[in-house]
Amino acid sequence: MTVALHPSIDNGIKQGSGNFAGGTLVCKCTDHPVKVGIKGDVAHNHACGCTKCWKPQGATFSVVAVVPRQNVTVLENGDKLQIVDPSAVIQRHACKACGTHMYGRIENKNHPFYGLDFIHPELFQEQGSQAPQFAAFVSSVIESGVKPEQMAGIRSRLKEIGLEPYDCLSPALMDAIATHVAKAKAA
Ligand SMILES: N[C@@H](CCC(=O)N[C@@H](CSCO)C(=O)NCC(=O)O)C(=O)O
Ligand SMILES: [Zn+2]
Ligand SMILES: [Zn+2]
Repeated sequence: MTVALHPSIDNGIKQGSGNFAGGTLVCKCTDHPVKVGIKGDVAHNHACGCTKCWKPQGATFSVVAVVPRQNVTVLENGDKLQIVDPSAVIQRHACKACGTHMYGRIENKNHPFYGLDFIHPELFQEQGSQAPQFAAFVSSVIESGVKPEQMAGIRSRLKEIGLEPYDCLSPALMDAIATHVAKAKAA
């Protein structure tokens, strides 16, 4: 049986158009859905196995990407949003009614990723945003109940669809974090 990762990648990765101009993220509510406008394309899109990122029902991974925070605007029904965990590094603004995370914001100005918001591209009502590039926090799926003996199959399936599995972030993002830390120490 094929391992189920996430509905948007289980049938293979759909490449982005390369010129996605942005769009609207819509929550799962049929009545008064929350709508969030995003300017431009997303970056560093990835499957994330961590316990904190929002996943649709039944998914093992989330699919999450970043956009500059100034490119994110709540358009409709923002009164339905609440912060899931105010103490988390990424403050995830979720719909109170359906639970969908609409954007995650870093308020700590010293964080390496300050200025970037985390969003879930599957919520775009438009097609064509950047495809997932890698898989992050893969071992963390065990914290959500996956059995260690299932991990070989999960990593093999991720590779099969073209997502290199990492147990933290990708080397490029880990290098960016380390560079930020090194500069902060030197200052
Ligand atoms: N094993 C933990 C890992 C959680 C974690 O560190 N997640 C990362 C990546 S989320 C998007 O890629 C992170 O930066 N978290 C900060 C936060 O969530 O506030 C687990 O699975 O919970
Ligand atoms: Zn909702
Ligand atoms: Zn995550």
